[in-house]
This record gives sequence, structure tokens and C-alpha cells, in this order.
Amino acid sequence: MKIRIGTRKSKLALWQSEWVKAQIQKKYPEIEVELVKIVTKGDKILDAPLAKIGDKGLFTKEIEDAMLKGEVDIAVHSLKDVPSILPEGLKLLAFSHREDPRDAFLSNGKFTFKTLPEGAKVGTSSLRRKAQLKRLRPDLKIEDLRGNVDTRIRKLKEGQYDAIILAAAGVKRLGFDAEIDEILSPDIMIPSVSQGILGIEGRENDLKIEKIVRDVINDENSELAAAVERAFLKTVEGGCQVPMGCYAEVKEKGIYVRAFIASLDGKTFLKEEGLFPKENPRETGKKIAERLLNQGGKEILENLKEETK
Ligand SMILES: NCc1[nH]cc(CCC(=O)O)c1CC(=O)O
Repeated sequence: MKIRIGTRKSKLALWQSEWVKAQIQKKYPEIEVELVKIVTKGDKILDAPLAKIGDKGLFTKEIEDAMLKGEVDIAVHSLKDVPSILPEGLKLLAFSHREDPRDAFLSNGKFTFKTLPEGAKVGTSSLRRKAQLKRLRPDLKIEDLRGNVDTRIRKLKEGQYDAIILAAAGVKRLGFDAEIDEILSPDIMIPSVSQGILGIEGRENDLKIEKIVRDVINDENSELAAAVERAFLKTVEGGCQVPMGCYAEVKEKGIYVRAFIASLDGKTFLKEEGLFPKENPRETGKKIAERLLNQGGKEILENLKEETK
């Protein structure tokens, strides 16, 4: 038997696909696993902020098309890049154990978030990070920063920014741990939906592949957290175009959830936080999103549409 993994060719994507390949082969040495590199629209447009490109599935569509055509069998995604609704015929087969879900602060060893000087220049293109930074430090100058994880770290080192914010998961997977000056607590910076989890996507009717992939990859706590967070995403809609975040932490007694929707400048900041039962995780995610939408989130979304027209 052979399993073909469709993968983007960034260092992080290749690391992630190689990791899944190794997990499969450790338990099923008789299965051949091949990586097939595919370029996505998100890889081609490297200069514009994602919020402006505005496509759902920017990093996934071409790989999904290849799966539907039967050219590859599965795809390994950073789950946070996967839209809440998948194309007909495909499904998420498994959710990996969660690497550090928090955001990392990098500043060439110079600062922490607290000691950043007045008016410092911080690089990020994420509306979620920008709104949360601005809320606590309206003085900061936020400038766009795109490119793969290694490119972003290079731009920091070249001195283009005083600090940058990246997902700790990507930084750690690529072995840049030593560049991290501070891990931001979710009380300061609520992570993105599914940050740190790898989602394995495949065809709905490939039961044999599904069984193998779940067997070697799936983590129950990640699946539970992803169910809450992705239901939140689906209810709010808008992906990268909305400053929002949702982070579900699975504890012994339940699921501790922090979620927010904010205006671009962080001045309006709506937050929900609390412990929820482990039953019906999708209902929980939906309920939290609806609470935020009803508290003023709907107006924020309408204003955003006006501002980005
Ligand atoms: N937005 C791009 C992206 N998609 C996944 C990761 C890596 C972290 C992860 O697996 O969640 C990153 C980089 C980043 O946000 O710093």
C-alpha cells in the first residue's frame, strides 16, 4: 500500500508532512509514504497581507483539488489555515497532539512585551495579533510582516522591526526556540483557532486510510479543542479578515475557553472566558460565538466590511 501526502513546500509544511510520514512508517513499516509538493495561491502572493487577499482556503485549495482528482491521498495542514467548511467529498481524518498553542514574542534578545519602548515597531499582518497588541499598547506601531516563518525571522534580524509575533508552534517545529524572548500568555494574547494543531485531511470514503491515520496521529484532547474552536470560527465567519481568537484548553473538569472579537484598533474588545462541560463541544463553540456576536460583535463585523471595502 502507498499513501501520497500533498504538501506545500515551505520549510514548516515539509517538516509537518515529514513528521506525519514518520509516524505512519513507525507503526506501519510496510506502507510506502510519498510527499508530493504542491504550490498554493498563498505561497505565490507573498507581499499582500492575508486579510487583504481575503480568500478562504488560500493555503489549502490546490491541495484539496489534487485530493479530489486522486493525485494525492491526504494533506497535512496547520489546522489554523483550514477553513471551517471543507469541499464536498473531503473531511478531517485526524487531529495531532497540540504543539504550544500560544504566540511567541521575538525581538533579537532586546525586549519583552512589557519593556518594549514607546512607539516601537512591531511586525505582524494578523488582525488578531494587531488588535490585541493595540488594546494593551496603543502606542505601538504595527507594520505588515508576511512570508514563511524563516523569512519573518530573517526580516527581524535585518532590523526591519523592534519585535515580531509568531505562533510558538511554527518557531519550535523549525528549531528556532532560542530566538523566542517571551511566550505570550493567553490572558494577553488569545491564540488563533486551532493554532498548534495539525489537521490531516483526506477523502470521505477512504476508510482504510482514515483508520491508519487516526491510529497514528489522532489526539482526543486536540479533537475536542478543535471542535469547540472550529465551531466558533464557523459561527463568526470571516477567518483572517476578522480580529478574533478562540482557545479551548482541555482540563480534567471541563474545557476552559477564552474567546474574543475586537475592532481593528482594539478599542472595542469583547471577551468571553470560562469553564464548559466536555459534552457537545460544537454547541459550546457556537454558544460562545453567539454571545460575542450579540454583545456587539455583529456591529464590529459590519464596520469591518465597510472599512475593508
Ligand atoms: N498564518 C500562517 C501560519 N499557519 C500556521 C503557522 C504555524 C503555527 C501553527 O501550526 O498553528 C503559521 C505561522 C504563524 O502564524 O506564525
